Amino acid sequence: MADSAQAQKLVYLVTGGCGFLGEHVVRMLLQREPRLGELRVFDQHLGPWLEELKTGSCWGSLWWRGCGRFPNPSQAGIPTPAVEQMMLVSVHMDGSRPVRVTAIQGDVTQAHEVAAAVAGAHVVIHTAGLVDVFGRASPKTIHEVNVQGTRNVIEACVQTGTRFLVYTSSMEVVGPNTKGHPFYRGNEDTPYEAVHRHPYPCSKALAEWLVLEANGRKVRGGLPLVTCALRPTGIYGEGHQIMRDFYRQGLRLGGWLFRAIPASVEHGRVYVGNVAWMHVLAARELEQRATLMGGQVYFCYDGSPYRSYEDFNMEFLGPCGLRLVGARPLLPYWLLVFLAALNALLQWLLRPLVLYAPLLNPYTLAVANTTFTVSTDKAQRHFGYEPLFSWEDSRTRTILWVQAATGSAQ
Ligand SMILES: NC(=O)C1=CN([C@@H]2O[C@H](COP(=O)(O)OP(=O)(O)OC[C@H]3O[C@@H](n4cnc5c(N)ncnc54)[C@H](O)[C@@H]3O)[C@@H](O)[C@H]2O)C=CC1
Ligand SMILES: C[C@@H](CO)CCC[C@@H](C)[C@H]1CC[C@H]2[C@@H]3[C@H](O)CC4=CC(=O)CC[C@]4(C)[C@H]3CC[C@]12C
Repeated sequence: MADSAQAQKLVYLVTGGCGFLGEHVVRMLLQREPRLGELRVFDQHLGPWLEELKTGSCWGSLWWRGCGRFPNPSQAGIPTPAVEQMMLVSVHMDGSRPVRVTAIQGDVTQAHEVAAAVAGAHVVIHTAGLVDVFGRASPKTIHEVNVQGTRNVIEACVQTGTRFLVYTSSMEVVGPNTKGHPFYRGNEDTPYEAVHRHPYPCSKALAEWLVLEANGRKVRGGLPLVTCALRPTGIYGEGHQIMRDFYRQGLRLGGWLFRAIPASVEHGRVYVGNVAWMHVLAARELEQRATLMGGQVYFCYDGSPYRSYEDFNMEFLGPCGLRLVGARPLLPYWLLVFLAALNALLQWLLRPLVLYAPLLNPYTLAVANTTFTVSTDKAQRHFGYEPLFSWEDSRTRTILWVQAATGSAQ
């Protein structure tokens, strides 16, 4: 954004700001965005860590809670959301610059709640999403949250005059496809037959398309909307629940995990801190580089090594005391396919009685068992992204988190 506006304080909105990635984006903005004046954290479920911010060493002054009025709603004639809000007034890390943090409990599927949260924001980082590949939620709900929710965010930007939108997409909008074609160290321009059937990748693909298609639309006030989409591969790091689940499962099995996927199948992974940093940089550069970045997609990447899903997890779980048994998969692939299909059948049969949603199903098996890795420098070329965390740092941080998060489980 313009040099003359150097002193201008910007209002950022992060949807899904209390999720795994969202929390890292929020913390990254607070630490690394010098022009941040106000940060709105919008989520269906507000995390307790938001309250901890006020007592943390780098945070201060005061906070209050209740059915407060949102700070800027009347600006675009948008009604305030009928949701509980929590407001925190904080100071930045260096103690020199006050940043107002406003937590908003809201639902992206509710257009009026989204519009009220967006009103007056300069930049929206839309990470909220329903990440479900296990059959916990219905396809309809996944569509409502991921597609209608994104549509609501776009419309809110247009109605209220917010010009910059960064969308968290996913590698899943590309693949692996239903045919199991490998995507080996590809980039944003690599041809690939992106064919999906599962509700999650379908919803992410449609939402990404909506975001990119909205680039250039005139927002309130007549200026064009500038959008881009970031596509993380499998994110890992502090707060990664599936990693914690694997650790707990290993502990239950006496410290052993059993190889199911050949070591030769590469699965792309990226550290959450680097994904968050990429979001912050993309959001920062969208105005200055609108022509270049508007309507573009970027894979999220860093120095994390190319490994199979299981071997990669062992980078963290190994130092926590687990061992992966087998240089090759212990079960033949056809048996895994059978077990995955059985799980799907059981899920369907049991649904009226209980939710049965194991990690293994035909979709997760196909994703884990199909090579999908990226090799690109597009984000570096377009907006100067370099990973903030080295592989060694990312690994250490994740190990420390697994140990701390599961200490009580041992
Ligand atoms: N976890 C991963 O490996 C990857 C995730 N992504 C994308 O990154 C984004 C964040 O994912 P994670 O942090 O992993 O998931 P998460 O489930 O930890 O975070 C999503 C957040 O969105 C919020 N949310 C869900 N439905 C909502 C609604 N109706 N209204 C308001 N908030 C709602 C949730 O409460 C949660 O805090 C998602 O858009 C996901 O599709 C993309 C690639 C990989
Ligand atoms: C076959 C099992 C034997 O141990 C292992 C099953 C692992 C799966 C649960 C995961 C393997 C790959 C993961 C997905 C991948 O990282 C890409 C993703 C991107 C997203 O946008 C959302 C999450 C996910 C679909 C991720 C989900 C878990 C896996 C399928």
